[in-house]
Amino acid sequence: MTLPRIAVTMGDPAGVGPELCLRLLRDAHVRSYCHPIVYGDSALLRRIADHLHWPRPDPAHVLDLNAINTQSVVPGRVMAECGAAAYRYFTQAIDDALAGKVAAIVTAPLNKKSLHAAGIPFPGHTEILAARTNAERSCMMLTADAITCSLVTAHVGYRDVPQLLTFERIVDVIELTADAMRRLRGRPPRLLVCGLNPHAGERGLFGDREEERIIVPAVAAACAKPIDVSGPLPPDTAFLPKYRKDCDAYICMYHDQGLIPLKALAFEDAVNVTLGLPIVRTSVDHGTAFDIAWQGVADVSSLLKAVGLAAKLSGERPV
Ligand SMILES: NC(=O)C1=CN([C@@H]2O[C@H](COP(=O)(O)OP(=O)(O)OC[C@H]3O[C@@H](n4cnc5c(N)ncnc54)[C@H](O)[C@@H]3O)[C@@H](O)[C@H]2O)C=CC1
Ligand SMILES: NCC(=O)COP(=O)(O)O
Repeated sequence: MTLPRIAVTMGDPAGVGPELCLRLLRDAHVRSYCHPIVYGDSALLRRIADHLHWPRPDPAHVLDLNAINTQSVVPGRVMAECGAAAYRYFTQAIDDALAGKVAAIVTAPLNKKSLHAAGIPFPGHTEILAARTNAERSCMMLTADAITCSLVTAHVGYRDVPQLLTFERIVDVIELTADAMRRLRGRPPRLLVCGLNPHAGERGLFGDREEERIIVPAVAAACAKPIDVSGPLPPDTAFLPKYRKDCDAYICMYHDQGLIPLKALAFEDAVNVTLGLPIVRTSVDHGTAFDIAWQGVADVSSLLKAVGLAAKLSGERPV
């Protein structure tokens, strides 16, 4: 039987991505259902394997893009060369996925400061994907058994959030999330939408009536589709256990509104999925963890979950 090929991008060479890829390649369960291929630098993987006294990776599972001078990499350091290399691994993987050469992409973390230092005009993977695949609409969703959150806005400063909240964008994120969760759960999902302001604005007492003007009409439009969605809920109580137990996914207005509860509840297990693309892309939920890079102590759970979900979403593994 031919196993599906899954591109696993190595992420920032100075972060925990390379050692997590080394761990992943040694995982017998992963290799039982897919053929992972690390898009990265062979010499760097060998350098870290030797440093940690781990086995070197099987060349059959590495696509050597030779994007960086391995000896120049300092673990835990922001380096433009590392940002450029991480971008190179990722764009090659996107192009290969669009060409049907791999069934899905899974990304190890890149460092946004290094990416920026390299002059790449995107904050992160999600925005690169949307541009390179010409996706009309897409969004970031992080999912775990305990909690799932989709983000209406993501890598922007707080002061920009209110202007970015539109009726259309909120309806899009609700629809993309409902489609994804229907697929994952095998039934129509229940979604909850968070308000933007404290106490969901308390009828205009806080904020600029974003709830009444934008969020309430968007929820009503999504209900009419019909999607089982309600809100906006006051964000401070939306994540109480009594709401979580009946909620398949939350629609959150900004990055930390969703990612604080998600990481508090499920840091080891959560997977980042980009919805709305013509290709499947999943990722770890964590960053480059420069404080522990190349020490061999980084937890590989999120990467293993990300590969499992990518295989599932690409139809190569039963849901
Ligand atoms: N998918 C991606 O490419 C992501 C990239 N990032 C980027 O990563 C960089 C660093 O971000 P931070 O905010 O410092 O978050 P971080 O997730 O890298 O680190 C936060 C804390 O979690 C710990 N940690 C992270 N991953 C771990 C793992 N696998 N095992 C054990 N402990 C782990 C770190 O040691 C640190 O104490 C930033 O440039 C950020 O933008 C952040 C999130 C996702
Ligand atoms: N906090 C999530 C995150 O930063 C992931 O971003 P991306 O690189 O997957 O777009």
